[in-house]
Amino acid sequence: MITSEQKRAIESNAKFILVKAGAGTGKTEVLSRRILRLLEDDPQLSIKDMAVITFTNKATENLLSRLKLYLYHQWKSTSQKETKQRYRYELENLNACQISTIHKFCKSILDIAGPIHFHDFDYSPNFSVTEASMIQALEHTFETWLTQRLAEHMEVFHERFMPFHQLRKTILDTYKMIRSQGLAIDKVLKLTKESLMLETGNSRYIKQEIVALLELLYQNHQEFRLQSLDPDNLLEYCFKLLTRDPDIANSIKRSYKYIFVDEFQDTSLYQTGIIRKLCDNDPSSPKLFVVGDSKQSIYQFRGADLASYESVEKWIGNNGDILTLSTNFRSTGELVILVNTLFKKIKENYPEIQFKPEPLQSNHKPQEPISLTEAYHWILAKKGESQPKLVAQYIKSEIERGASPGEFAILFRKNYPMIEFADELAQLQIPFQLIGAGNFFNQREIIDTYKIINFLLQPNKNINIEEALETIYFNFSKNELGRFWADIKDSINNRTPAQILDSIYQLTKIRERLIVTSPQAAANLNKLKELTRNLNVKENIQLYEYQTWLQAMIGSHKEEQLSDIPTGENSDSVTLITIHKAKGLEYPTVILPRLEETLSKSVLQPAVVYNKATGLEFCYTPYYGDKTIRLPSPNYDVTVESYKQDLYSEELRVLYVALTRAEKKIVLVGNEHCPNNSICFQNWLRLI
Ligand SMILES: Nc1ncnc2c1ncn2[C@@H]1O[C@H](COP(=O)(O)OP(=O)(O)OP(=O)(O)O)[C@@H](O)[C@H]1O
Repeated sequence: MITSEQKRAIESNAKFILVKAGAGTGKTEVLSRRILRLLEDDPQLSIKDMAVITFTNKATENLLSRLKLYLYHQWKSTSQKETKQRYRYELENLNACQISTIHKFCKSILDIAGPIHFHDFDYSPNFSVTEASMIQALEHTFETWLTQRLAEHMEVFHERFMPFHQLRKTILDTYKMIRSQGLAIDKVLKLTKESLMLETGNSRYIKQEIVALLELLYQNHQEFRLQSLDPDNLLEYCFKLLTRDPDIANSIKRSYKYIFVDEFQDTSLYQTGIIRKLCDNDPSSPKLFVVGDSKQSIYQFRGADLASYESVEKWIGNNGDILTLSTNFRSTGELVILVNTLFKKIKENYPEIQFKPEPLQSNHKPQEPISLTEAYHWILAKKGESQPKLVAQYIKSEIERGASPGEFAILFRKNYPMIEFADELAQLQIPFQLIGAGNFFNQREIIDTYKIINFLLQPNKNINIEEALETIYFNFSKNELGRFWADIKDSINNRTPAQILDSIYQLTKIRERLIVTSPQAAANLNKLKELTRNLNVKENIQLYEYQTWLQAMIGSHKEEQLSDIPTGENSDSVTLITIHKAKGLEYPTVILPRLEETLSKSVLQPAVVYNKATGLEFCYTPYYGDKTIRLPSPNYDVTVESYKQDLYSEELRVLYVALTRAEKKIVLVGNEHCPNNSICFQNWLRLI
């Protein structure tokens, strides 16, 4: 039964509408029903007249399946021939309609505009979207900068603190941070240059080097990205295109009657800019419907900007309708009480962390007398016990008691531990699906393959032999390595990197061995071969160039998804997914492992941070040697203090998203030995 609040959101005819409401209150539900209501009211309207922007591909799938279901229901329940035919068309149209992430939406606009040339960027629909150009630009930047320094006998001040590979990482992280926050890099550098004039000594020299390297990287990136873009470019270019070319902006405005945005709390500066360009007071512009929950904004690290969200809220407040929904339909009454109580207590115990708890009301009455014991369960690992094993055993025992695997989702803070949990499930023969696990290039099998390539290029170097022996390929067997070398050495020079990979796999029978112990690793090796083949199709590369590419990909910590592994026909499987990707989704039982983990020092205190008034600020400790020595620039400490508070606020929002994904039960997994004073999910959850 639709509530009166939901009905209002579905039926309002205001031109601009924002629905702001807590978790599980039906925002996505209302959004999909509104689409259907509009189609019902206007027989001339088609789903093709609408653009719906979702946050992830998974959310797109989710929305599409809801719409499919509704349209199918409409088609089935009507006997009127014309109406029936119309819904059939609409069902077919779903395959080609504009329901996608903001990145795909922007790409479609850029593609319509065709090849684009502006003074500061070029775009062609043929460009591929990858991060490779940034890595290439970084390599080139360091090569030219260092060569020039050496030629001019100039000291590199950073060398006093860190080796070059670390400097490369610091510069890349800083460059990405500036871009993901939608900041204009030239403005950031100008501000930094102005403020460093007032500084003296090491701090000034270091900042000068940071600025010089970033300036060069920016220039090189402009040149290198002619053939390939990275995802952030799509939003930036689209915004610039709509701002500079009114004809295109008008034609896009005319192509949609309605624009919908789900999960609007994670909007970025560019996304807000694009929406505002398309939906304005011009009578021909599309009507806008956005839904969001500021407590679920969890993408600050990638440029989500709550201030932008608030500015849109204010604008809609002045020009349209702001509506709220208060009833949670997702979770049991007990779970809703648990979430409300927890966040109230966290607020009382940690007043310094910004988080506005707004209690949810449940649609389901808890049983009297209220007992929360059914709603949550702790699993605490003793010293030496493994959390992946305990979780797999817990799921197995629940399945033995009648539960089905599909009821469980394990939600992770980070990608990397997923594999360990998946392997334990595989050991107990529990079916599972890994969703969007990233960090492909940092998996052991990929790094080990890189070591084998190194060995093939320089087989006489001791370090290469030792590293090759340590890999999963040879497990310290000198005989095996010797035999392998004898078999492969004659064919290295006349084969492509993809063919060489194939020989490595075949001679070592690595995939056959891995398929038993880690199907994921075996699938990843296949994916590596696929990527290598594609690389070779574009450019004819030699093995040593391939080694440089692989090294750059490993060093870049690029978000590349692990290979999908076939899960078979059985869709009744445990889901392993990150909390970030689970946003908008729901599962009967949510398992949250590794709750004792704290934020690492490098996250809490990044080497370089941005201050709105002074530009870039840094703090270094020597890479080798005494870690207590610090060299902060003058405004680093104040900047990082407020940055830290922002991080903890975001952590609380992440926890809120995680807990509110559950329909019936939350399983909390931590360590028995978790220091009371550490700031981590486990200590926050102890307040339940
Ligand atoms: N009026 C209703 N009656 C019954 N179930 C409903 C109603 N409204 C929503 N639901 C169900 O409640 C669940 C949560 O809805 P939905 O996913 O739309 O919430 P949301 O506000 O988008 O959540 P979140 O922000 O946490 O992702 C879904 O299973 C949905 O089908």
